[in-house]
Amino acid sequence: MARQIGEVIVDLQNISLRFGGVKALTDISFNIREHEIRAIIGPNGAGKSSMLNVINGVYHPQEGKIIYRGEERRKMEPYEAAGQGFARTFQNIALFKGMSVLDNLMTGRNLKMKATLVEQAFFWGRARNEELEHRKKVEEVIDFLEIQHIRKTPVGRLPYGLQKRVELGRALAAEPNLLLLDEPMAGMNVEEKQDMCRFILDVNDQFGTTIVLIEHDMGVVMDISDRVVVLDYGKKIGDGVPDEVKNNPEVIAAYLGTQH
Ligand SMILES: Nc1ncnc2c1ncn2[C@@H]1O[C@H](COP(=O)(O)OP(=O)(O)OP(=O)(O)O)[C@@H](O)[C@H]1O
Repeated sequence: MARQIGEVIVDLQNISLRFGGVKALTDISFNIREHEIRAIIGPNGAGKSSMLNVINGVYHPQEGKIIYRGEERRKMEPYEAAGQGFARTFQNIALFKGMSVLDNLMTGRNLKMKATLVEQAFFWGRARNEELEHRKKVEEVIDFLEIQHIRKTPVGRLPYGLQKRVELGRALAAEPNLLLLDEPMAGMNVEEKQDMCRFILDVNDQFGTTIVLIEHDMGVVMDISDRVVVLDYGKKIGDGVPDEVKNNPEVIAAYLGTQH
């Protein structure tokens, strides 16, 4: 079935964020539609990671409104974002390097665990059933990402490209409806990038997950995104489908024409 882009789920209105005297974001408005792949691009220091952190509730903007599914969102903490079905990956991989792939993926299920600590410690009734259910879900993610062969390997021993895939896996284990990816392909070779692109497209296609991604590789961004928002020095300078953005003179001058 063809993927249908739905209604606006997150509407960012006139967002401004400052760190002391540094204006990280100035008066930025854009929206995210259900089931789309939405890219945020821009030169170094443009404010892209800050924007993800605003969406995720890590940073609280001084000005502006965030409308989530039609309602203004009050101040939200990151753990609440996870509870609402938001998951993210980081620019620098944030996994437990000494733990196996499987155990890292299980940490993605933490918020979904209902058994009490005592029940978990003694592996009693509810804890046991829960554990089996979480395992099943994690095994599905392992199959989906084709990482069966490394399920018992400590993450720190894996090549970089696979660690990035495991990080995506941990986010997927939480069954997110909004997935925020901070440079999912940074530092990868061409083959690893192709694999990652395929997984991102498959997640979007098969689970209908809405995806917001920051990515520096222009070829990748233009290929896989439905819409692209462009930031420069904390301001929005472009927003639209890839072809519109590619031909926007301000974007060409600020970003596409320069090396990053
Ligand atoms: N926690 C913070 N404290 C102070 N300044 C910050 C903080 N986070 C970001 N900034 C500043 O805000 C601006 C935007 O940074 P941000 O990391 O969002 O940009 P970016 O587009 O993600 O950059 P990059 O591509 O290099 O990761 C920069 O000037 C940065 O130094």
